[in-house]
Amino acid sequence: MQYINGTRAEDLTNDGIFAKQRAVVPFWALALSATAKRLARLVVWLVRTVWRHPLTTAALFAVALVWVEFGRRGLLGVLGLAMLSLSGWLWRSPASFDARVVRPLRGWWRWLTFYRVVWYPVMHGTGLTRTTPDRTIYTPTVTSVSSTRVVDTIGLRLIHGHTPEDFHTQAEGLRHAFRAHRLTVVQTAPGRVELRVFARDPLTKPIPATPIERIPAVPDLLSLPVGLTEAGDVYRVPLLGDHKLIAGKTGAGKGSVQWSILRALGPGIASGLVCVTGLDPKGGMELYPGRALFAYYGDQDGEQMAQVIEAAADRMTARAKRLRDAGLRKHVPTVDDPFEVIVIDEVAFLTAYHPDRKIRDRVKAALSLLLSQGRAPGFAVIASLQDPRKETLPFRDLFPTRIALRLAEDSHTDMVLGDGAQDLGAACHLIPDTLPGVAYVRTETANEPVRVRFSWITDQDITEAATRWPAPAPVSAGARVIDLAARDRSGSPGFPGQRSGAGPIESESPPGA
Ligand SMILES: Nc1ncnc2c1ncn2[C@@H]1O[C@H](COP(=O)(O)OP(=O)(O)OP(=O)(O)O)[C@@H](O)[C@H]1O
Repeated sequence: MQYINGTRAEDLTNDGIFAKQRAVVPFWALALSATAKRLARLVVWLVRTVWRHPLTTAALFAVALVWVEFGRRGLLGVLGLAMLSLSGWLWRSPASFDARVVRPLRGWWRWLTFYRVVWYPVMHGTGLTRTTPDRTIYTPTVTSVSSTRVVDTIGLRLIHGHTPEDFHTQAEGLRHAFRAHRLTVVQTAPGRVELRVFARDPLTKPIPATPIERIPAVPDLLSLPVGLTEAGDVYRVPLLGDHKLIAGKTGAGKGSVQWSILRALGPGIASGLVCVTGLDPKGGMELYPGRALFAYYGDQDGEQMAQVIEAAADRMTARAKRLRDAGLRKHVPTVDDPFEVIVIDEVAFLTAYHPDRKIRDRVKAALSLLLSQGRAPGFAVIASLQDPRKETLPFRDLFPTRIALRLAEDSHTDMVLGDGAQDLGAACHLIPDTLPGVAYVRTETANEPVRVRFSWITDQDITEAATRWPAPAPVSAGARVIDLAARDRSGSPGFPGQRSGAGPIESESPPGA
């Protein structure tokens, strides 16, 4: 037999030397194979959907069963019952109804009508797809979408080899592609990230203070409502087991952070569950209007304020010893043994700017003790400053929660919030001066900073809170305290209804007293 270029010569007869041989497949075979492929895909999709949505499948199965067994009437009855249960759920717990029903449904709709259409072009355009050598293209898998009017939260499974940083790098590209106001990337688990796509900014208008009658009678020390998040939810902060550093330029709204927290603590202050110390190196300009809330207070000279903070550190040490002797590792706040909060406005004045080095050293020693050992025995420090450099507050790393309002320079963001905060989307130097009270908050439990706005607490709100929730007499025996509030209220030194053993000492007069 003769071969030409490896092909039998007889096969090339009448076809010319360059003709290719083709196998002729009958049409019915082609149609059969295409149908079989589609059927196989349908079965795979069905199995996968049933596996991924067992509850929905069970519900649909039950509905079908009712229809078969009881006909149309039975079905209407079941649907009526379902509507009634959903209404009951909405009435009893609107928050969980919103989270479990409204947000996923809205997310599903957003996925179908928007993200699904643009998903591949956007991922490809931002370089977040991966092509294998056999030219198969992989895109990150969307595992969930839930939406509010403000934000779409898209859960993603990363492609092998991708990291959350790849998404952080492309965040700006994604934001423009999705036509969003802001976009953040949050790692939720190894190999998983969440894209938060913000359609608009709910923080452009001041957040009014919670009406006084709606503030809970017993504050939840692990979840105090203090403002609004950029997702439009109430922003809550824990105070038990925490210290908070507040940094911001003058006029950035540091006062609103302090007062939002103090106001939420109000009923606890009045009942004695929470005991607050106030230090205001600006001569009382910030804290004095609410002085009745403070069991211990100082706003005059460095000596006075050093005494107040040293007294707090002494109480902390004494309590820690007491707990240790009782074999306890954690303090549980009670009226007899309250949770203590030390609020220091413009702390840099005491730690860096005060002309007397001895005062600075005494304050730094007491403050570092409270910060390093105060959490377990039930002491929390809330300190604010304008200049976040290390020289002004050497132990800023001891604050688990950092709140950065508008800052003077871009480098200050990482100084306050920690390394990489700016890369993660915190742009404190870009917060406009028209948005006082807007801040980025980073906690020790979450890497990604959260953008929030604290409630705007007016002078009237402060006076109202101080009148309604004055602090009772402190109970710590022998504490070296300077109390101006009680003296003002009673018109005499000491506390009305003071317990035996309590030892307020007299100090200088408050401004305007
Ligand atoms: N959360 C807020 N919402 C709306 N406006 C606010 C808010 N906080 C503060 N403001 C406005 O900004 C002004 C300055 O706020 P604030 O005095 O709290 O700033 P600050 O950072 O404490 O400044 P300074 O360091 O000079 O004391 C307030 O008078 C108020 O008008």
